[in-house]
Amino acid sequence: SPLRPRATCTKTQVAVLGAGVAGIAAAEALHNASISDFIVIDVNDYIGGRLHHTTFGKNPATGQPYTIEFGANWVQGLGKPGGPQNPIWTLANKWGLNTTYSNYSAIQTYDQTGPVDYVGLLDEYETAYGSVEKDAGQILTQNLQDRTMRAGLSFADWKTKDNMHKQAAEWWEFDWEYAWPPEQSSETFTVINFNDSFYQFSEDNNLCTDPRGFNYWLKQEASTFLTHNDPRLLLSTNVTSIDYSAKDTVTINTSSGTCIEASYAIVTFSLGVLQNDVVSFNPPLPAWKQSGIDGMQMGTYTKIFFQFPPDSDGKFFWEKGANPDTQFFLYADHYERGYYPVWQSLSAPGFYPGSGIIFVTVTAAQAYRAENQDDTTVKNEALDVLRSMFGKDNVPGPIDFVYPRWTKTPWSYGSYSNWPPGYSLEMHQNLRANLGRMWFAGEATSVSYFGFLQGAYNEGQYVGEQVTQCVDKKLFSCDDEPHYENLKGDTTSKRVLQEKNGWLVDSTQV
Ligand SMILES: Cc1cc2nc3c(=O)[nH]c(=O)nc-3n(C[C@H](O)[C@H](O)[C@H](O)COP(=O)(O)OP(=O)(O)OC[C@H]3O[C@@H](n4cnc5c(N)ncnc54)[C@H](O)[C@@H]3O)c2cc1C
Repeated sequence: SPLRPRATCTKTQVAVLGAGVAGIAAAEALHNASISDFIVIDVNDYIGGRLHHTTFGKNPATGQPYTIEFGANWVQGLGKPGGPQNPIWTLANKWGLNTTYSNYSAIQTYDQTGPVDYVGLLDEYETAYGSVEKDAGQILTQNLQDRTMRAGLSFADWKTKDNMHKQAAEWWEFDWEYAWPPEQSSETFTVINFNDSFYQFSEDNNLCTDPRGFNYWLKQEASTFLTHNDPRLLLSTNVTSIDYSAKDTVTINTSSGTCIEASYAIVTFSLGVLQNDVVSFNPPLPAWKQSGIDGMQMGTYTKIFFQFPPDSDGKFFWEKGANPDTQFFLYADHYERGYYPVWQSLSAPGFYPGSGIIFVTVTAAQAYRAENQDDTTVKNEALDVLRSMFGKDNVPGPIDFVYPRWTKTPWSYGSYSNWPPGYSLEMHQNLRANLGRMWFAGEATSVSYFGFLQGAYNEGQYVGEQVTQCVDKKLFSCDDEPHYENLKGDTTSKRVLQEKNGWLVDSTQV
């Protein structure tokens, strides 16, 4: 009933909204500080959020389906001996997750005429990117104006013009990571983001092919402080509104009419959820917060999976005439940039050998297109691409086919965030800052690692620790994060590059 008295709300000290990486990291920080009075809430029936897998196809040897990852797939930037380690890599190892090194040199290139060797263009791009890095360093250290990655690349003399091979090479190097094209990405913050994972940790990426799913490590980590059937974990619970109008409590309402009254709330919903008004806030978010949310950019990265039968010789069509270790097949379409561009074999050694599974990734406009089309249309388009790459008569009909629709998933609305040009550290801090007792964390609030699992983890842990201090001090309200009502366009001065603005890693030093 709408007249349900407040007294019936479940009461808790901290409500953690979301059981993805950020939410679990926040809850673990509370637990580590001996705060046990918290509740973790998620609309899904599992722990993991965008660490999200499904079963697919059939293992010809066992008859069992394979596990494939609809969401995050790689640990990106592992760590050097003696150097800092990506916390996700540390946890993946702690829980014995199955991963395999992705060898980005094990690539073959194609266009609509079949195999064509333009691998050399990848080196050319990387040389140009080296200049972009120096350029971004200048922008950062001299507090100059940020610009688009496209402008940066152009200044470094990387111009794709109408060369579709170059566009495919650029897609492989850039869009495949950031899920947006260079013109829609900040030069400076792209370089910061790349530095902090791939130079601070390492340039290596390991792909998870664990039958238990990539979120296995997170579930295991959660099980160190949440018992089986723990009443503090409310799965399948849909948050519809958050009332933060009271001085000393935040009230969380769910679609089943239940409510939770907490001293503090940690909101870890994705940027896409926040941008699309899935959850209503009372009072409505102030302009500075709303513009921080609207200014960051949610991407879409869609993996489209096929399982194919082997030929009579037991091999799969992409394995013929290719080095057997080839992991990637890059396609340059004649007309459209990013049209079914990167094909990745899970049949390769170390992944699911013999599986006949190959998947293609699309991003941004091409991902929206694919997600708006029906399965059959997408399957046929992609099969046409495969047939132009490998020969019209060599590609049989698939045994199985599936892809997720991240743009339409109401608990995510997109895949992961990207830093747009002209979005300053102060604007981002407005996305990140708390509103009284309501705090925010997630991959998108991370300056160093936006878009990555380590971003979600670090931010969850950080906010968990901040809230711990609030609870410990039993303060009415603890130290607020700074926010900026008047944005001055000062992007990178020393005044701005501070820990309080989420500048937790000095990217100029890594
Ligand atoms: C396709 C794809 C590929 C990716 N690839 C990689 C990769 O290879 N490597 C990498 O490091 N990162 C990758 N990422 C990014 C990575 O998955 C994210 O950075 C990370 O999982 C985000 O964690 P989070 O806790 O911030 O958010 P989430 O995982 O989104 O957690 C938020 C939780 O809130 C819940 N929620 C949302 N709305 C509501 C509501 N109204 N009520 C209740 N609960 C709600 C959701 O169910 C979710 O569980 C990828 C992401 C995607 C989608």
